[in-house]
Amino acid sequence: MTEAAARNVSDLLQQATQLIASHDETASGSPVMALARQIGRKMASGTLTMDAVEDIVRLLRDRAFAGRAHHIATYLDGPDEQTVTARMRTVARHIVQPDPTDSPVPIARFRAAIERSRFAAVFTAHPTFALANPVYEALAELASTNPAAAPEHVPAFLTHRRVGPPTLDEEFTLATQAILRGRNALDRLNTTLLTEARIHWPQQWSTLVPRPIIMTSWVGYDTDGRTDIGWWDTLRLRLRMKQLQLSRLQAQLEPVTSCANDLHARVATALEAVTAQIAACPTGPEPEGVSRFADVLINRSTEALTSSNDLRATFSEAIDAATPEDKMALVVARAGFMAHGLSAAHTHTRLNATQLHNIARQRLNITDNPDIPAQRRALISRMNEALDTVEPVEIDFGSLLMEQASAGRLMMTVRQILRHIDRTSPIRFLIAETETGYTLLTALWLARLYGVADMIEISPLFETQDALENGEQIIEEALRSPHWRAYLQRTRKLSLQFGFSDSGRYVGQLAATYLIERLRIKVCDLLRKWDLAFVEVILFDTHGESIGRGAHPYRLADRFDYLSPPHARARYTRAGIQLREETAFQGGDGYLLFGTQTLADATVSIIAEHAFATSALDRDPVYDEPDFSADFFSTIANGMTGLVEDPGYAALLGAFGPSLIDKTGSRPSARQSDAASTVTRIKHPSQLRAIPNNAILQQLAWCANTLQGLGTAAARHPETFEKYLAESPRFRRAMDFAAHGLAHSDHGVLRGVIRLLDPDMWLERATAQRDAGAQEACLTLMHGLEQLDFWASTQAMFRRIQSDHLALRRAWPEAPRMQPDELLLHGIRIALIEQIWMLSTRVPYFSPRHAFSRDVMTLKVLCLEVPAVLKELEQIFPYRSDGSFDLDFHEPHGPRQEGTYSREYTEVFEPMQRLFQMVREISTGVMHHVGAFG
Ligand SMILES: C=C(OP(=O)(O)O)C(=O)O
Repeated sequence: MTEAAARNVSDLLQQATQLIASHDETASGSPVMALARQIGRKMASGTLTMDAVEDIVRLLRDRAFAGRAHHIATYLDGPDEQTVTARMRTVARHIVQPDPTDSPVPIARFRAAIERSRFAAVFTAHPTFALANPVYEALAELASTNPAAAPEHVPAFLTHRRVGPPTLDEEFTLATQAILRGRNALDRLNTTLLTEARIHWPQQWSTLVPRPIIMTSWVGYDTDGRTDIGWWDTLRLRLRMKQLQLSRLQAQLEPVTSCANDLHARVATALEAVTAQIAACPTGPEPEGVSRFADVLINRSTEALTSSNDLRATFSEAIDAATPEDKMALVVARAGFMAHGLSAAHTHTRLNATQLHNIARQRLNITDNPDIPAQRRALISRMNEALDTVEPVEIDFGSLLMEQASAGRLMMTVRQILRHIDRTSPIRFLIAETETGYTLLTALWLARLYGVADMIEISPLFETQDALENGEQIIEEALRSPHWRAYLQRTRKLSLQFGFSDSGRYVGQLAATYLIERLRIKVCDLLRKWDLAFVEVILFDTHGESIGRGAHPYRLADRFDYLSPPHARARYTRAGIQLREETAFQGGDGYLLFGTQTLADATVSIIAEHAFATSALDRDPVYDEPDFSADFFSTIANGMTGLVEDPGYAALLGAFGPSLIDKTGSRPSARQSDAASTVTRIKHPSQLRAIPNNAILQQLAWCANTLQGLGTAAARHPETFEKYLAESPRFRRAMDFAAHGLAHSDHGVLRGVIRLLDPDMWLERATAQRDAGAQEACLTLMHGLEQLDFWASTQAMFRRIQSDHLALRRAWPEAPRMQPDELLLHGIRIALIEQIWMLSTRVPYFSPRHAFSRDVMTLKVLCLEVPAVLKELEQIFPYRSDGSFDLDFHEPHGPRQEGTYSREYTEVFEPMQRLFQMVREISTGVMHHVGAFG
């Protein structure tokens, strides 16, 4: 950081602070616009060089990075060794002796408490791999030092961006690194539990097999909305999970010297066989390769082990014969192994409801549309008939090769895993966008067809507004089927999933969690009504790390209580229904909480505290006035659904928002289906997936899906709002979302963005210009924006947002505001965007090439599709030949006009490229402030 840059930053920050304090809303549209204009003028006049702006951006980004490291540490209540040890010990002691004034519980009760999985941490590859891997590592390392404030010095990186999006294999590597740290942390927790047990039951403790918390993975198994994961990928990655589990076990057993039987040898043999199976894995549907793979997979399956039970007796024998020093190591190793089966983590597969509907149409000729409620009853009765008669069929890999339906392929893949890789670990079968019980019955029919119904956990994912509002009807539709009830009775489990990202973006994040809580309680009532209270309920929340995707912003402990309010948990306890909670750690951002061993230990210790907390029926006042809550949250939902349908909202999301963010994962940013085409222009938010949708909002400085409707809701009940803010923990946790949302939203920035899209503003600028060239440039941009036609709808949408926001500020005057550092990043970015646009008008005349004309170029630049535009321009204006023109053309070698366009390169194309890179670098800074991507 040069001295000049430091001076520049402090000058600009001072200006930012003054402008913000002045509240001069008339200044060029907003204070931030005025700031952007000043920066733009300085850049145009050369008083602020590109180098200097780059330095400023890096400095601001690094300050945000330092703040984020501090935030992660506070999020985990200070990840230090002593605190974590003490927390784990307190949990263990509390289980042994819930009442400190009473004697310890009998071992049977202790066993029941710890041998049941109460909580699963689910690692998904949701595309939030927004930062370069070394940057994530540095962030985790810094947070692990438990800094008391934002550190002054941070590692210097030229960029925080990734070189490119991760591949599925890279995501798998990152996920498994996090999972293995999680597994180590679980071993530490189990050691603490067992150590405590040893004190009280010295003869029996070694018979305990704790598994209160488990790790689970989606990576390689989630095929919802993507067509690029082949069944061979799923099997290969599943085998790698088995390999990781066995190598982990081998490493745990290595120091154990008193092991008298063949435990070591069996693990080594299994590992060798699995390694051979992985080596034989096909890379595509090529029959000969698949046949060779089938040979190794099937004929070496006994050596490779097909169930954790294969080692149960060997383990017990080894533990009984072990020396006291080795006993603990063996009992802990067995616990982790038995809890996870033949995989480093459990397996969650996922597909979309429509894929199941397709296979029912193909195989059973059920052609009615499940989306039409009036047709559902008939559909369900057809499916019940199919279930009456379905007989399991045997399949082989040839069947898998021939299968055309994606749901059929997935269920067959599940069957092959259960047959040849791990027979005893159940597999979750998640169904995205479930809106009817018919979908659940179809999944059951397919599972029975392939003989796996008792080993899979069919789970609807409630994420659409319809599903959240009618979730209990969806479940009841299925419960009316004797087949579904029999399935629950046999498996003794009901698995449900709630998607926070999607539901939050449609009805608003705060309303979504309210609806989800209501649904959880209704499910409890439903099970009692249908005499199924003996069934364990698995509630899985797929929220992401940020407020936009449902994670509480301030503390991990609050995150769990927010997702799973103590009140709802207590309802289950009172009904005698066992609950297992599961929660997502998504993509790059989510893995941060497992980014070092220190962080993973702290995370697991907080999970343990939550998983064993006893929850009494809450005296939270918010539950005393259900009418207020219902009205408050439904007002938010109305506000948000209105915004989602507002054409200006789609226009805002689609204008240049997608260009502000890098592609952050291997999953496409729009849902793909077998037949889908790619979206070019966004007409409705549903054309985007939730994560890019939310990420764009954050980059545009308006966390709409957390805030919209809240002002109107608060204005309807100003006194109650104030009272609950002060007195209700449940309400306060919800408002923490709003507080964080407001701290990273600024109506001036949003207005600035909308002003940029307004042709009128460019006309005003053209009018004010003395220079004819500059005037022409402004008019070109004006015409382009007229053609894009974002302006009228975005302005109307802004009025909708701002009136709600003003109401919120009136009801909650002390709510936070965006701070100068972050504002400055936005101000600089607006200036940079203007510079890019203006530069583009200096591209010399060119004749259209394919579909790329001058007009098309302007429109693309206005949408900030700069990399694509520069690629075209490089073809049109070649800078240097590739050497192929140096061939002998049978005449004396003539001049090649190389470097003809060097001026365009140095004055237009390269600066555009640099400016665009800064635009995206700023996005990493904004992400650090928000604390997540999307
Ligand atoms: C499950 C969710 O994410 P997605 O469907 O985008 O994977 C969700 O909405 O939380």
